[in-house]
Amino acid sequence: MAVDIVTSPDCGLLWRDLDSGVVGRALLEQGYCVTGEALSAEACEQLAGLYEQRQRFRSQVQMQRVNFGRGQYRYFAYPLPEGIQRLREAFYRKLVPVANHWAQCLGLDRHWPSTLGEFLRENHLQGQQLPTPLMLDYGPGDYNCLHQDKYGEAFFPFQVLIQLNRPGKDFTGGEFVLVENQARRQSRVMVVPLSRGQAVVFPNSLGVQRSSRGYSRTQIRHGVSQIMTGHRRSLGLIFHDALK
Ligand SMILES: O=C(O)CCC(=O)C(=O)O
Ligand SMILES: [Fe+2]
Repeated sequence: MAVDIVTSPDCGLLWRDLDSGVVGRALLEQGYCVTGEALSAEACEQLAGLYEQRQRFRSQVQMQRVNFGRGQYRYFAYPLPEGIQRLREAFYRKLVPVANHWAQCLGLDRHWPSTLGEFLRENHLQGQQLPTPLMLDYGPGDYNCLHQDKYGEAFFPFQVLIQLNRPGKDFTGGEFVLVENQARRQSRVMVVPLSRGQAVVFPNSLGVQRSSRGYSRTQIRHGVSQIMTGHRRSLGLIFHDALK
C-alpha cells in the first residue's frame, strides 16, 4: 500500500510493537532502545526527500561554522508535516510512563503529562515555542560531535533518532554513538547498530545507573562518527521545544 508520510504516517508497526515496559527495561539495562522497523523503506525515502523542501524548515545550521562537527541540519517549522507530528505524539505517549519512572529512580521532582499537546502547552508558557524536530544531512567526511540537545528549563528525558538510509549500502561509517559519563568513573561508549527505518530511543542528557544504593545519575551525550563514503540522512525527534 502506498504511503504518504507527509499527510499520513506509516507508523502502525510502531504503535503495535513499541511496548513501554520493554523500552524502559532496555533504557535501564542497555542505556538505549532500538525499535523494530518504525518506518517502511518507502516512508524513509519520502522523509529523506523532505530535506530539499526548504519551506518546511525554520532554520538551518552549518555544523562546521558553530564547531558542532561537519555537515548540515534543518529544524522543521510548525506546523510539522502530519507524519512527523503523529510520530512525535506516538513516541511521546509510549515514553511518558518510562520518563515518570525515570524521574522516580533519580529522585527528580518532575512529572510529565500524558500527552505531547499538554507538555508543549507548558513549554510554550515557559517561552520554549520553537519546534525542535530536525533532519540531518551528512556527506563523506562529515560527523556530529558529542552533545546534548537542551533548549531551556523544560525538557523531556528521552529523544528519538530514525535512520533514513541503508548503512553499508548508501553510506559507510556514520555510526550513531552514545557516551556515558559518571562521577569518578571512566566514560562508557555505546555504538548503536541501526538499519534503515529503525529508531533508537536514548536519554536526552541524564542517564540512570543501578548502584548498590539504588540508582545514580549519569550524563549522556550522543553524536555520529565520521561518514566514510556516501550520504546519510536522519530524522531527530526531540520532544521539548526551544527558547526563541
Ligand atoms: O544524525 C544523527 O544520527 C544524530 C542526530 C542528532 O544529534 C539528534 O537527532 O539529536
Ligand atoms: Fe542531537
